[in-house]
Amino acid sequence: MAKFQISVPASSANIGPGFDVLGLSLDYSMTVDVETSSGPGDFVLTYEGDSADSVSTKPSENMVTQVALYVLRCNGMEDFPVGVRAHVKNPIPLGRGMGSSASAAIAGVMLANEVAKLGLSKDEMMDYVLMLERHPDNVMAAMMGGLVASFLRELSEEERKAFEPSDDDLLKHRALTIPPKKLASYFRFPWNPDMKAIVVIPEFHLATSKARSVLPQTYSRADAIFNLQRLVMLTAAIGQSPVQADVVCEAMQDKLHQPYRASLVPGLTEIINTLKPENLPGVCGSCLSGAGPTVLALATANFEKIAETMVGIFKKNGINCRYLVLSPAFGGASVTYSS
Ligand SMILES: Nc1ncnc2c1ncn2[C@@H]1O[C@H](COP(=O)(O)OP(=O)(O)OP(=O)(O)O)[C@@H](O)[C@H]1O
Ligand SMILES: N[C@@H](CCO)C(=O)O
Repeated sequence: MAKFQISVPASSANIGPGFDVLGLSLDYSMTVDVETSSGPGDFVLTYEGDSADSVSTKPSENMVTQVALYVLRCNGMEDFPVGVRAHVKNPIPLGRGMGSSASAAIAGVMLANEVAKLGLSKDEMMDYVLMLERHPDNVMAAMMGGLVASFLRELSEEERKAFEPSDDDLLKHRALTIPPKKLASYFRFPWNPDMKAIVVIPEFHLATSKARSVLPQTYSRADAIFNLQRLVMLTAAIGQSPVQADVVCEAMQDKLHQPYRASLVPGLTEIINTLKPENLPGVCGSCLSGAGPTVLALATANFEKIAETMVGIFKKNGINCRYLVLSPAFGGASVTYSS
């Protein structure tokens, strides 16, 4: 018998120009308290937190347990090898751009790793996670912690086939697909210790699939260069102390996803245009958080005033929100044993 807690932070992807590249883990975590029996038994799942009325607690339907079952299957097990009681506490809002699905996928892989004693490292667990979240930005930040950039390596023809099944194939239809190895590389950037993330969370949902469906297939050279220039500047400027707020603010501009998603998030453009250091001291820029609708601002002071300004702009657009002032979760995802 063992007792342990899995903790996985929320995350904000993109941070402006880093579309599908950059992610920031946030100290706002989902936890799974697990108790295993010494022999085979049932899996009992309970859930509290965001969307508790719609999240299934049937192990065959819940994303955390579906992911765990997928990992077990890849390692020769059709079911959990021991009895499990697991309680999920999840404050991360679902479908709002704070990486809820990334956290759930990581929690599922960690659950399988611990219960079946697979002994996988974080890097090895990421291969399974990436089969479910194909863009590495949220998942890499949530797993490793901090401000993280990552990319997937080029795949061989054979590996590409292994990467083809959708998450529905893997989770609902239980396709046995072992992930290619060492799929992603990552790098963590320095972070100015005074810098905090203000996340303003609208009360409506926006599925990532919908927010991706409005994006174009191709981009102009000018727009690609615009983002490349800002992305490199942003990753260097964000860790400086004292911070050059005007440089970070300009470096958070984007032409690859935000202009196309603005119509799905009324108020986004006005927030980005208003949150400039010359208008609001302390602010270092703002962006859509992940696929939205949450909007994130970076700031080193005046957090409440900046948050209220963002909430006010959303309100003018008929959208109610709440806000949080968060620091990065530098440690990323973790497992702690209590006995
Ligand atoms: N803790 C959880 N338990 C079960 N299912 C979850 C959990 N968290 C997320 N999900 C599933 O993930 C879906 C949300 O994923 P989606 O990618 O649309 O949004 P997000 O991950 O919150 O946002 P983003 O990727 O933009 O940061 C939910 O509708 C639900 O199916
Ligand atoms: N990079 C992703 C993050 C959301 O999962 C997007 O913006 O679509």
